Amino acid sequence: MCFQKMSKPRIWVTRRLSDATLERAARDYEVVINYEDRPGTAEEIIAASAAFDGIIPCHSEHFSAEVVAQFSDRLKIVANHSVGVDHCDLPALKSRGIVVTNTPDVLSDATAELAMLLMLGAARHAVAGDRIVRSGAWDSWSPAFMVGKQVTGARLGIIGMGRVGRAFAAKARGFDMELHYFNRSPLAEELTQGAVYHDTVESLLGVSDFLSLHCPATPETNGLMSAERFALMPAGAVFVNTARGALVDEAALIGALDSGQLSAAGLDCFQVEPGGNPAFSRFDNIFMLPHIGSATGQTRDAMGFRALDNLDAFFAGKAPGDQL
Ligand SMILES: NC(=O)C1=CN([C@@H]2O[C@H](COP(=O)(O)OP(=O)(O)OC[C@H]3O[C@@H](n4cnc5c(N)ncnc54)[C@H](O)[C@@H]3O)[C@@H](O)[C@H]2O)C=CC1
Ligand SMILES: O=CC(=O)O
Repeated sequence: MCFQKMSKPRIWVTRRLSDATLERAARDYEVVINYEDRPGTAEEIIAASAAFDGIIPCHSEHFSAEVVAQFSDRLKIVANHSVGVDHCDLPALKSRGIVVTNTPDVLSDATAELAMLLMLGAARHAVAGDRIVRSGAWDSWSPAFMVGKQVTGARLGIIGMGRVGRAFAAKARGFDMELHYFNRSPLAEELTQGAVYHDTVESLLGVSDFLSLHCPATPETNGLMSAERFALMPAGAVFVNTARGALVDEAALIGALDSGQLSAAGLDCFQVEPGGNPAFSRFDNIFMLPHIGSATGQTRDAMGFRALDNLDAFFAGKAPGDQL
């Protein structure tokens, strides 16, 4: 199918993407942009399937099987502005012949940077320290004050050695960390940054003074970090999650922090978003951010352009580079 000689395809941009992205979208397509910047509802997504040829959604719009079952025939492509696609029921979309794409690679460094921030910040009490200074409660100093866990030279476990996991491993090498990983399958040596492969999660956890999650949310990874698995980590380990909240049993995480099994956690993702888990707020040793792994200006432009590249290819009758 080639749309180029016809009128411009009609595209719905569900959120306020970067200015450069919106300018390019408006130049090349007939676009409707949600300047209100609130998540699209199921009703709006269903209505959009009749009114638009393509949608650029974020992970805040949910394309469940139930929603997709109510689609009209016009919609041809869902060009996600995210790498994770757990908000999309891929089989349901594909069974209607709808092409689905994502935005890999361009956000790996930004997300790995955020994982590094969370790891360092959790290990060194960044949140509690900031609060003490800011509130004026810093009235003494002692050698025993805010003693954290050293990152340099420590053992780091990575679950999911894909694009973000590898970018994180590369940054962790700069801290001379001893790298270990678990993945669905071992990687070619040149991709590992020298990390040691473990063929079970359990084996990896046993050596992970620090653990960082970088695998997608799938039925297989749902609840990956359970009470039993936290218990396998060295006492006082630090846990980092920039992947998805669904990977973590949050009650088990609370239990591991209460018992001291974990000394700290750094979280960018939560089971309930937006909002997070109110039960986490009593912990000074949880460093929390509101799902901003890829939120740098440079990366937002790159994600928007990657989504548009996928649309351009599709409407030119070619296979989009990031078709899933
Ligand atoms: N916090 C944020 O803002 C961001 C979060 N993410 C999350 O990070 C995830 C990873 O992104 P990429 O590295 O680009 O994806 P990727 O597809 O390159 O890497 C995922 C890796 O996980 C592995 N994997 C899949 N299932 C697994 C399992 N059951 N057990 C162990 N390993 C498994 C894959 O083999 C692959 O190596 C995304 O799916 C998304 O959920 C990504 C970007 C930003
Ligand atoms: O969470 C963000 C993504 O791109 O996936």
